[in-house]
Amino acid sequence: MIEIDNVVAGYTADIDILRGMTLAVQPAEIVTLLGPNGCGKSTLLKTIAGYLLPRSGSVTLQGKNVSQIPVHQKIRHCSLGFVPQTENVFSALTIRENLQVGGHYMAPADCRARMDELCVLYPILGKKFNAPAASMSGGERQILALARALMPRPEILLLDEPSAGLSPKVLHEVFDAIVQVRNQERVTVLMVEQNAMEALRISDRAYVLSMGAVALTGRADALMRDEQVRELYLGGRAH
Ligand SMILES: Nc1ncnc2c1ncn2[C@@H]1O[C@H](COP(=O)(O)OP(=O)(O)OP(=O)(O)O)[C@@H](O)[C@H]1O
Repeated sequence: MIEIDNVVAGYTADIDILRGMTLAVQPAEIVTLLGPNGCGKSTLLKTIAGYLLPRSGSVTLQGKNVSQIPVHQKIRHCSLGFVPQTENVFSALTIRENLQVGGHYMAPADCRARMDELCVLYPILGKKFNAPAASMSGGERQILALARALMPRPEILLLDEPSAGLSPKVLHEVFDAIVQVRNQERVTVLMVEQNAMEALRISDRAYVLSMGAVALTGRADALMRDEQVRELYLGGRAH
């Protein structure tokens, strides 16, 4: 579970990007963050992950206040996986080696067993196991990035625009991969997405952010049906 309570954070001392952010994600939910460019979606993920530490307020993961724990410790000790928007696979390394990077802290036998599990969950990884990641398509790379973050069996997964740069067909494959791991491993997922309608289709709930705070929230199906929400935040009418 993720609980964000009244978080204020920013990159420089004089400017707050998050201005009293409060939200929660229940176990095994998929929740999407929406909102205009620059409203603080990625900054919120970075603050939860610990790249940025809040000036005030609290970040609680699985019931533990981890507000001041930096990213390298969070990934290792707080059951957290993070897939950043860019540079999320090592092109020159093979699929196996990318997964091993994700399993860096695991015992070798456990790391091997987890790679086998993920190759069953996502067969494309097994098919290309010893090929360089550079040989993968955009969608396949995104699935590899997801799998790498899943190596240590995190209970919480943060995804920054998993569909960025993907065609609509491939986008569905990546979203299916996210739903699959939530269903099979009960992972709690918080993601930022520009493809709002598509993201809402696989989400339980969403938060719309504006200027570093929550502007509105609701169940994904209700937000998709709401005429005003569609006009203001989701790029117009449903199709
Ligand atoms: N590393 C950084 N240093 C300083 N300011 C930053 C940094 N990263 C982001 N910002 C600023 O923080 C604000 C929020 O950026 P953020 O990336 O969180 O927005 P976003 O809602 O994810 O936007 P987008 O939809 O465009 O990705 C912006 O004004 C941005 O310029």
